[in-house]
Amino acid sequence: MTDTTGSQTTERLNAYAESAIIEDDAMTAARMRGEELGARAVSPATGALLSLLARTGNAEHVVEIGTGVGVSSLWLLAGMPSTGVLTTIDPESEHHRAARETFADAEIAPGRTRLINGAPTDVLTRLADESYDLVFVDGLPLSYPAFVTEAIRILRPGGLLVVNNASADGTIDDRESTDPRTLAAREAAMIVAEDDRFLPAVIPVGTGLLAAAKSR
Ligand SMILES: C[S@@+](CC[C@H](N)C(=O)[O-])C[C@H]1O[C@@H](n2cnc3c(N)ncnc32)[C@H](O)[C@@H]1O
Repeated sequence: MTDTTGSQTTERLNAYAESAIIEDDAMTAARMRGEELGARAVSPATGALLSLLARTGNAEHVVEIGTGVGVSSLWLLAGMPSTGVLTTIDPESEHHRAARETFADAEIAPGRTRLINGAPTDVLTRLADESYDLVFVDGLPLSYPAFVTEAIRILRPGGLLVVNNASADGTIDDRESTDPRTLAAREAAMIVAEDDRFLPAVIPVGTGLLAAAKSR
């Protein structure tokens, strides 16, 4: 009998979770585009979970910070109702153009996406209070505290905050780390933890998702 340790089991479970998800041609092409441009996309299992969260929350109005080339956008759109609109923000014009190509490939109706090419910290301040069902944060880790603060403001009661790379590439629990990205991810998690309106959970998928539901 093989002696399977806890960490081997976790590793195999993670590999299974990723391999169990089949992405369509538009997603596969977008993922390749992202690799060429250096925009790391969410893992397939993370994408599938984003869809599930959007579907179960009937998320009609969604904001994404960090479009990249649009892989996570496609997953979010797949879970949203057909009337839903995704507002997605990225400061890089090249990524913005690639994301447009991704949405055209996937035959996403133009009215379903609002692509904003701008600095997320500026754009977010222009979005209305308590108006969005789901906010997905996946931009520059150093800005996570600022993004999470704005996301909390724009989420409607009962809405869902989802933060990607919650593990800060596996460094979040390293108390010795002085990497500013680790400290920023930890600060973002603290902002959520200290807000009584939120019910948070860390989900070990991909590089980790911090999900937190706002009270109604
Ligand atoms: C990890 S990629 C996003 C991947 C995308 N969510 C996906 O899964 O397909 C991060 C994106 O954040 C964008 N970005 C760069 N600087 C940023 C900033 N200051 N604030 C927010 N996003 C930024 C990059 O242009 C890049 O497209």
